[in-house]
Amino acid sequence: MRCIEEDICCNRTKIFIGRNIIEVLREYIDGKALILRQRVIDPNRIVNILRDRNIYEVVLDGGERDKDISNVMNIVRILYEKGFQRRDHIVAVGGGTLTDVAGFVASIYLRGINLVNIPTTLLGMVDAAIGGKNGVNLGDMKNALGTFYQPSIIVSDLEFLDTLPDEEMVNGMAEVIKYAVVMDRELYTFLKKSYDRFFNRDYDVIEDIVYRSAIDKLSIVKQDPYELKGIRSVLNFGHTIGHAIEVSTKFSISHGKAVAIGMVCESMLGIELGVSPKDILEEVIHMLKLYRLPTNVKELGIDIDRDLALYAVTRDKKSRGAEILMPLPVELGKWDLFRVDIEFVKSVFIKCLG
Ligand SMILES: NC(=O)c1ccc[n+]([C@@H]2O[C@H](COP(=O)([O-])OP(=O)(O)OC[C@H]3O[C@@H](n4cnc5c(N)ncnc54)[C@H](O)[C@@H]3O)[C@@H](O)[C@H]2O)c1
Ligand SMILES: O=C(O)C(=O)C[C@@H](O)[C@H](O)[C@H](O)COP(=O)(O)O
Ligand SMILES: [Zn+2]
Repeated sequence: MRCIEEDICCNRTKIFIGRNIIEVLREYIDGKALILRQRVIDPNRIVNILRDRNIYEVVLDGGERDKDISNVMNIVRILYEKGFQRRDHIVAVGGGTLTDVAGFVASIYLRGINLVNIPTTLLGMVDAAIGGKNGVNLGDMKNALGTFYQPSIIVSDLEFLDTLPDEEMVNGMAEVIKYAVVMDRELYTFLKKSYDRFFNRDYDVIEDIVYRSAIDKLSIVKQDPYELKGIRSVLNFGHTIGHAIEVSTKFSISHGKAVAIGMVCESMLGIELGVSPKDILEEVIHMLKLYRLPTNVKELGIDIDRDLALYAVTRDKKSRGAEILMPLPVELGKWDLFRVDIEFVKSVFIKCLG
């Protein structure tokens, strides 16, 4: 088992990564625990470990539709009815949609109750469960409501991935490729030679991917936990256009696939702006293809509401007046933040939509 410890603001976060490591939970949870899990997850693995604690359970369906304020309010009410105090725990067991809801609840209930994340998707392990950003959607605006609130413990038990379909494994790889392209050239090289072993579910490779991603994400979050310094923005590479694709397809395209295409379009944008090298587009497309991710909208085989997509770009959280802050690769594994005219972003997006 690998363990990473990091101080983020005033909190210590511990991440455990390995196979069949869920037992570590026992040491960190006392008092009451609300287990918030996705329906596909067998509750017994967690319940057995916490059986002598005072536990309650809430189940969400899984998927983007769960990221709704009504779920947040239902869970808050249950916490209140059951008399949860600040020292008690929310134990979030599921993918990124669930940890986003759980993080938001944990941050607002009594202005902060202990949060333990147990990601069960690859995307959760490499990105969503780490770093304390959470959010739910508001109509057409992705992650419109949310806070920054750090989990104290994250247990990435790779055994959960045994039941995760390849398609969801691939979704997680979009965020891993994001780290590789904008901040970690070594990871890019590693991914280039590891795709066969990844698809054969070689857990040494998968553990390395989870570990390297966690290190990359923490290295950014600890410098800029509240996304105020223009550093954390790097984690948004591919997301301005990615979120626009999610919204304009009514969330029928997964976050991973939308971000994959977002990275292609935003790489094109960097090249057109003259800040990204010409070969970056090839590198991004090559890697996405190796990991069976889409590289253009046509591959999705679904209609995009273009007006809504373009409108979503203007509502991005990184918009500043008529400009938008965009992290773009300046060489493979390196990035910088640019202020880009929103009309220019839209024009490249239209071209990229084809
Ligand atoms: N807060 C952050 O920093 C951050 C980072 C990246 C993504 N996100 C968010 O994460 C969400 C995407 O997360 P996701 O891709 O994990 O989606 P998800 O949580 O919807 O999970 C995808 C599907 O896998 C199922 N599933 C979960 N674990 C499983 C398992 N072990 N075996 C079989 N099936 C399983 C779920 O029920 C669901 O149907 C998006 O809403 C995105 O905005 C947040
Ligand atoms: O942790 C972050 O910071 C990220 O931006 C990670 C992203 O992968 C994630 O999708 C995040 O939820 C994006 O949210 P946004 O509301 O900042 O766009
Ligand atoms: Zn993301």
